[in-house]
Amino acid sequence: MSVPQFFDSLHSSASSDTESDVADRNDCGDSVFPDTPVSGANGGENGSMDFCCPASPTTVPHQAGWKGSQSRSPRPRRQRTISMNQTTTISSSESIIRSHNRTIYTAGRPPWYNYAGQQVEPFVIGVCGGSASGKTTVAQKIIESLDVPWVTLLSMDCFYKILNEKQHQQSLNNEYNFDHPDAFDLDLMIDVLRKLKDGRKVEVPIYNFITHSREATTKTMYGANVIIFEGILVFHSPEILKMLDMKVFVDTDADVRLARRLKRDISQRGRDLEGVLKQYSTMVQPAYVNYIAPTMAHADIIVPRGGENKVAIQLIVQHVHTQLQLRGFKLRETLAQSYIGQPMPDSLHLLPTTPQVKGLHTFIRNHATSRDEFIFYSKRLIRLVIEYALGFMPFKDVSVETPQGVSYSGKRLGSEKLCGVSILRAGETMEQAVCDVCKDIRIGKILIQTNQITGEPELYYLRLPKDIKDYHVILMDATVATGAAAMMAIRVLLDHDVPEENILLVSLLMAEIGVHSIAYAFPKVRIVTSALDPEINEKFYVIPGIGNFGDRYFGTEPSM
Ligand SMILES: Nc1ncnc2c1ncn2[C@@H]1O[C@H](COP(=O)(O)OP(=O)(O)O)[C@@H](O)[C@H]1O
Ligand SMILES: Nc1ccn([C@@H]2O[C@H](COP(=O)(O)O)[C@@H](O)[C@H]2O)c(=O)n1
Repeated sequence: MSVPQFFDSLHSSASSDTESDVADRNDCGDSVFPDTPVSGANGGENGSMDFCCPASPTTVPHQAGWKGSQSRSPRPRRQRTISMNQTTTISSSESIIRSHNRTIYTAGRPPWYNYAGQQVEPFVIGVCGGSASGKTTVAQKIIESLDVPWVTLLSMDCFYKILNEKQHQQSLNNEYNFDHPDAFDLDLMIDVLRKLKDGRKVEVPIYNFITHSREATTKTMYGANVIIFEGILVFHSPEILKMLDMKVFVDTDADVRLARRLKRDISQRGRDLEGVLKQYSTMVQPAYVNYIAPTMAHADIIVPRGGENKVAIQLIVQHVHTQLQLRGFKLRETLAQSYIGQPMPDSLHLLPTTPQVKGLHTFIRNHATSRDEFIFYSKRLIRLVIEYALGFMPFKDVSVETPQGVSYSGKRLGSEKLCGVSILRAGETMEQAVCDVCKDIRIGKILIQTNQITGEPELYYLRLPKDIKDYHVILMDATVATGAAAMMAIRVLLDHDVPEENILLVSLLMAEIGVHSIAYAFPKVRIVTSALDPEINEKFYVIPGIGNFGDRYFGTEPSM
C-alpha cells in the first residue's frame, strides 16, 4: 500500500463530526472542510464515533499496509507540484494534498514552534520591483532552491481594491492607475500578512486581471516556515516593511520590463498593444520612477536581471537557511540535552507501582516476550493507566439510592465533553481502552513521524473531532522519549484552541527528559504514565525501555 493509500484507508474509517486540517498549521480551530457524515462502526448508543476502536491489531485493515508504507525508513522528501483546487497554496516545494474534506501532507510539516512550545515566526521575504521585472520568477526560483517543506507565496496583486462603476470604466480604457499606492487595500494587506506571520489561517482574495476585479472565491493560506510576499509596492508601506525579514529588489532594465509586459499582458491579461503602451507610458513607468525605484533603498539585496541571476538567488537561499536554523531547527536534539537532573514537575502523575503493575512491565519489557503475550500484557497495562488517567478528569458529587433504599454519596464524570486523540501509530493501541471505559467517546488521530534526515518530528495527517476546543482531550501515545512528538501533538491541539489545562497526556512509559520537555513547554498539561525511565539513547529510544512499541505490538520490522 502506498502512503496516500494508507491515508485513504485511515480516512475511510472516520465518521461524523471530525475535522481534518492542514497538519494543522495553527488555523485557530476553524473548520476548514465540510463535514462528511459517516456512521461509526462502534459508535456507542448514537453511532457517532469518529473512528472504529480496533478490537485487536489484526482486525484493523490499514495496519497491514503500514509496514511497507511507513515513513520511518529513510526516503527522500518528495518534491513535486501537485495539482490542487483553488483553496490551495501551490509551490513546487509544498507537498500538500487537499481534497474537499481532508488534508494530507505527502511530506510532513516540521515543527512550527520552539523548545518552549512557542510559535516560531515564519521568515518573511519581500520581493519588490517594477512590473514584469521578474519578481514572481525570482520568488519561484527561491522556493525551488530552498528545499524547505513549507513555503507560502503571496502576491500584492491579491489586494487590489474593488472598483466602483466609474473606476471600472476607466480601467477598461486603460485610464485607471493600478500602479499608484492608493490602488491597493493596504489595511487588508497588513492584516493578512500579520496573520500569516502569526501562523494563522487567512482568506486571500483572488484577483482577475482580465476583469479588473476580485473573484467570488478566495484562496486559503496558512503561516509557513517561509513566506514570500511579492509586488510592485511591497516596500512602500512602513508597516509592511517592518514585517519583512529580508528585502529583495529585482532590478531589470525598463526596456526589458516593457517588452515582457507587452508579451504577457497581450497573451495572458486580455490586453491589446495600444492599450498596454498607453497604460505603460502614462501610469506604469511614472509610478516606477515616483514610487517603486525610490524604495530600492530599503533592499537588503538587489537582484539585477531577475530570475536568471543564479548567484543572487543562491545567496538569498543561504541566508534564509541560516535564519531558519537560528529560529529553532534541531528541536529534538535540544530537548534531548535539556533538563537533566531536574526534579519531576507537579503535572506528572505516576500510576502507583504495585507488584501487579511491575509484573506487567516485566512482561512487556522482556525482549523474549512473544507478540501475542506482548499485546495481552500491554492491553492490561493500558487499561490500568487509562482508568487511572480518568481520575484526573472533572468529576462532580452525586447521590444515588442503593437497593437497600439508602443514599450513597458518590462521584460522576462531569458533563464536560471528553475525547481521545491518539498519536499514530503506537498511540492507536490505547484507543480501545479509552472506548471501553468512556461510552460514546470521540477519537481523533494525529500522525507524526520522525524525519530520518533531520531527526525532527513531522506532522503528516490530522483528523480531529469538530469543535475540539470544547473538549477535555485524552492524548495517547504508548511511549514518550524526548517528548518531541507529544509536544507537536499538544501544539496542534492548542492551535485548535483546546485549553492547555484540558489536555491530559497518557502514556505507558516515559523518559524523564520527555516529561521535562512537555512540562516546561506546557505546564498546565497533565501527564499520566505507568513508568518513568531515566535515560534515552543516541537514537532517542527510552532506556531501559520497551523497544519499539509499535513494531512489537503490530508485528512489523524495525525501520532502518
Ligand atoms: N529571465 C527571463 N527571461 C525571459 N522572460 C522572463 C524572464 N523572467 C520573467 N520572464 C517573463 O516575464 C513575464 C513577467 O515575469 P514575472 O516573473 O511574472 O514578473 P513580475 O512578477 O515582476 O511581474 C512573465 O511572462 C515571465 O515568464
Ligand atoms: N486590473 C489590473 C491590475 C493591475 N494591473 C497592472 O499589473 C501590474 C502589477 O502586476 P505585476 O505582476 O506586473 O507586478 C501593475 O503594474 C498594474 O499596472 C493591470 O494592468 N490591471
